[in-house]
Amino acid sequence: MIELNGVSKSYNGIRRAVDNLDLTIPDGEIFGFLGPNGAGKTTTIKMITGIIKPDAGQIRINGTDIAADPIKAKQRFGYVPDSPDLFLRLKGLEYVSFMADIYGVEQELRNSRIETLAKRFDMLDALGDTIQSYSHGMRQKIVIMGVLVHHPEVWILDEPLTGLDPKSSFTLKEMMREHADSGRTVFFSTHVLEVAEKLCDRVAIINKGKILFCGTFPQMQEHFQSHESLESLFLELTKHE
Ligand SMILES: Nc1ncnc2c1ncn2[C@@H]1O[C@H](COP(=O)(O)OP(=O)(O)OP(=O)(O)O)[C@@H](O)[C@H]1O
Repeated sequence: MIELNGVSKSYNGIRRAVDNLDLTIPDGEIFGFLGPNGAGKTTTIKMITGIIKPDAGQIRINGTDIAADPIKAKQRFGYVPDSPDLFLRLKGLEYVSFMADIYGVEQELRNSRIETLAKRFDMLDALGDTIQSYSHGMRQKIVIMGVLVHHPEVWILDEPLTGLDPKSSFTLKEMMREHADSGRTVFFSTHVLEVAEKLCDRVAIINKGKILFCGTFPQMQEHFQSHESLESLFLELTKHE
């Protein structure tokens, strides 16, 4: 579960990038965080993950306050950032093993998890190559593998499907569904509204740091008394903002 209460953030003390956000994402849910460029999605995700501090408000991951107890909170989630260009000089296997070290995953367990993940993401043959030599999609997959190797309870994914080929994208979506169905939380941001419409149990639409709508897609249609697609409703909702 992820809880945000009254969370705000301004950069350089000017306009609020995130403005008094209240959000609760319960267990067992895939939650889509949608919004146009510059809406405040990455800023929100960086605050949830403890990378930047909010100016105000409180954030809890499975009941643990990220500001009060960051180590405990960080043990509970896995985070895929919006850019996968990390640790480029490491080989894929070294990177995933490094992540397993950080989270204390013992050797035998990590070996079997790495093998399973590499098979699912078609990365077995690439594990011995440096990340620098990977395509964008392969970098994205190795970052995802590094996150999933410690089996985090809460998944926080910033634009996770960008650059993935159709098979890998399908695999990740399947894994997100499995994770939510096992009673855990998946929070992800995306610009791909067709994916959000099909995959998410609930969505929030943010613009200029404020939530414009939060709920299921049918609730959204009911709220706007419309049978339009999520894409049409999104465009309608954000056009005057
Ligand atoms: N480091 C920063 N310094 C100053 N302003 C920033 C910084 N990071 C983000 N902003 C501003 O905060 C606002 C929200 O940006 P953010 O990156 O959170 O949006 P986003 O919804 O993730 O956008 P995108 O979909 O384009 O990735 C924007 O106006 C952006 O210019």
